[in-house]
Amino acid sequence: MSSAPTVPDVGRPPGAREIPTIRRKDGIGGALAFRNDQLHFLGAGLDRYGDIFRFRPLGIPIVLVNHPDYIRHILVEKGESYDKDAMLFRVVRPVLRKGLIANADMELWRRQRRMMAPHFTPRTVSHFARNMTDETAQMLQRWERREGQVLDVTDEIGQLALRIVNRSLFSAEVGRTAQAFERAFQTANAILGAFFRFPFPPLNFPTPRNRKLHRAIDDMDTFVSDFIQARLRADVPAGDEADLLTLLLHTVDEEDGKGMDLEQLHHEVLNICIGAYETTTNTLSWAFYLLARHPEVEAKLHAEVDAVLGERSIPSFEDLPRLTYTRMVIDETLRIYSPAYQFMRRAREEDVVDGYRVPANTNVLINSYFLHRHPDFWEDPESFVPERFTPEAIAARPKHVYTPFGAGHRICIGKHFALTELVLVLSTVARRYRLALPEATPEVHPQALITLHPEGGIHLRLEERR
Ligand code: HEM
Repeated sequence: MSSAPTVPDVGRPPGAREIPTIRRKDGIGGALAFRNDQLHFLGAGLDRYGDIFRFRPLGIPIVLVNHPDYIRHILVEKGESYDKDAMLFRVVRPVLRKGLIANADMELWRRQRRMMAPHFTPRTVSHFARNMTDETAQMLQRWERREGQVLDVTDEIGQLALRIVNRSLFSAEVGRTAQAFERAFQTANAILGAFFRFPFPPLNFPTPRNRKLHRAIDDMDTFVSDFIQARLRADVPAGDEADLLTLLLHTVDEEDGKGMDLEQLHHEVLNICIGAYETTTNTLSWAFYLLARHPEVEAKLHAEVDAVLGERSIPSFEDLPRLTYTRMVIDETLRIYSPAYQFMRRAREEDVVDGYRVPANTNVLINSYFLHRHPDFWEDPESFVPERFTPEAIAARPKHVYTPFGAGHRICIGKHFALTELVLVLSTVARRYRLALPEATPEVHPQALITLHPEGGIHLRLEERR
């Protein structure tokens, strides 16, 4: 992969160069090549042009940017000049609607974020830590009868992640409805992932694919509205022990003293379920897979977990500052297999990035899969090396070359929730079990849907640690 100038001249006044565009003669292909293998297509573009290039699937102009200075410029310094009225978010909006994730209305988004942010701080998240460890302990109990068996880890962790988010959101145990939600989400993820790569026919045409998508959206809506309706009937006051749904029901905006209407609440709850479920599931699945393939890393993880927990089998929120290697394992997993591996912005007005002219309305694609492998910043990027995330190593790198949670004002609101859950679940499982590679396991490849999914799921053998 060739690289951009080492010190990009970000924000240089116009007079500007044109962004290189993939052409037929490059041999990289066009819309069909992008549809068939998105990661291969983008990787070939980076090899050919370096850190910024344009391509036009079905005539839609998309610019990929792959340098930390470009990312800082677009997401942070000029964050207000780039919004989410971008193609990728238009694709997922039929599912996510007016919730935070894909909301392109800056004013509505700002109000919603202002109201919701206080419920996602590290201190608030600490109230949910018990949900995370209790649910994990129950999963380990269910695993007791399954020692020696090969587990569908992605499915097991998927159920766990949904149980955790549902207890935190709704104080509810989830039964079979959770499986319906999971199935519906996977359907929508696959259909919209393919639609992003080849946006035809439009989603409102009555094709079998689109009917399937709309049934999946209906199923996810039913899951959310059943909980909301039950809560409204119960009329729970907002106290210290309140779950997120009660907190959101009672939240008012500091500027106008009003809360959010029920439709908006529905969208936000659905966005939280979707934001929290597959991302954490995939991260933990990949973490167990990487640990199974790297016994030397696994041994260090076990040593830390044993030393921090001593006689205890379950960690607590207060243990987190000492579970530093566990956190490094998570950080490195999020580097290699960043679940929300791509996001997009639309340039609201013409801009200049490192001397390149970015016309108004350009879709700017940020792809963490490639950013997290950029050879100028990551040595031997395919290797699993948690030591890349010691405080010294982090300080020696530009901040915006690592974006598993995005950056700037649209950074993931659930980042603290996710990191707390990831470290607590991983350390609870690692205290008691290891998940080993069954004989002759083929390499698992990432599948580029809307999220980065382990193709075929992760299957590992459950072994009790002696
Ligand atoms: C490993 C876990 C997670 C990863 C990798 C992840 C990743 C991301 C990324 C990259 C974005 C920003 C997208 C952009 O800038 O366009 C984002 C936004 C968001 N995430 Fe997460 N996320 C995770 C977990 C969670 C959890 C646990 C929740 C909820 C509890 C959540 C809720 C959201 C919401 C609501 C947004 C939209 C924020 C806004 O625009 O104001 N995420 N996430």
